[in-house]
Amino acid sequence: MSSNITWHDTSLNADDYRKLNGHHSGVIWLTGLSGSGKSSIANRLNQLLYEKKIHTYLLDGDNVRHGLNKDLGFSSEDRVENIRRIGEVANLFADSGKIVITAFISPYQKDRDRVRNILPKGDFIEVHVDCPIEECEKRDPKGLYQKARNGEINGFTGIDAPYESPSSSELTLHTDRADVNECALQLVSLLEDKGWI
Ligand SMILES: Nc1ncnc2c1ncn2[C@@H]1O[C@H](COP(=O)(O)OS(=O)(=O)O)[C@@H](OP(=O)(O)O)[C@H]1O
Ligand SMILES: Nc1ncnc2c1ncn2[C@@H]1O[C@H](COP(=O)(O)OP(=O)(O)O)[C@@H](O)[C@H]1O
Repeated sequence: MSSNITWHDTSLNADDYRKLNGHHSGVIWLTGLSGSGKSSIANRLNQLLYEKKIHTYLLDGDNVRHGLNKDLGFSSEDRVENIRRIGEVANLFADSGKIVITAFISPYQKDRDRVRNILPKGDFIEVHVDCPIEECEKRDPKGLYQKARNGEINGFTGIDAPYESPSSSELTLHTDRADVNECALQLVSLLEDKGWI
């Protein structure tokens, strides 16, 4: 780590971009098992906000792992680093006035809390995309649970790698009881209640 670095203040900050955009900015952090519905809900929410002319950016697990984090795998150390980098990127987008929607398993509470703590207070909304593992496994949209059961993937979340359910998330979405659109609408209501939009 270099010590020869200096923080530069810029003349425009998040509040200026928020004024320009006409809405608050921050991070909506979706966490949950593979197949619980994070990507589907994130995409629907993104669409609903776009229709309301809200400036958003969607960061999604598989996509980020194709680029920024393509050097990372699924060991616990790599997952920690994955979430750390994504948290920093989300913070930058939020600072640019966007509402950032993230969809990562993010299995460790400590890592989610670290992201919460790098953002200004109140600008991080943790959402548990909750679905029983039996249902996720039945959905198995990418066939990964089957592979994990067959021993073709080691360390699969929920099978032989841990998932720590949020201890104090702002919202829990039960995706075995409500459909994608209903879940996304619950998030829109939450953003309205919080005065973000
Ligand atoms: N071992 C293992 N465990 C869990 N998931 C796996 C694994 N290997 C590959 N995949 C695929 O990677 C997606 C999860 O990536 P994330 O970046 O969200 O994971 S993490 O937050 O770092 O735990 C996850 O996507 P989602 O199904 O959208 O959650 C899987 O498609
Ligand atoms: N309420 C719901 N919310 C999200 N996805 C749902 C819901 N009900 C059923 N599904 C289905 O479950 C699957 C979830 O897949 P995906 O969104 O890729 O999950 P994840 O990103 O968590 O791995 C999709 O096929 C989706 O259509």
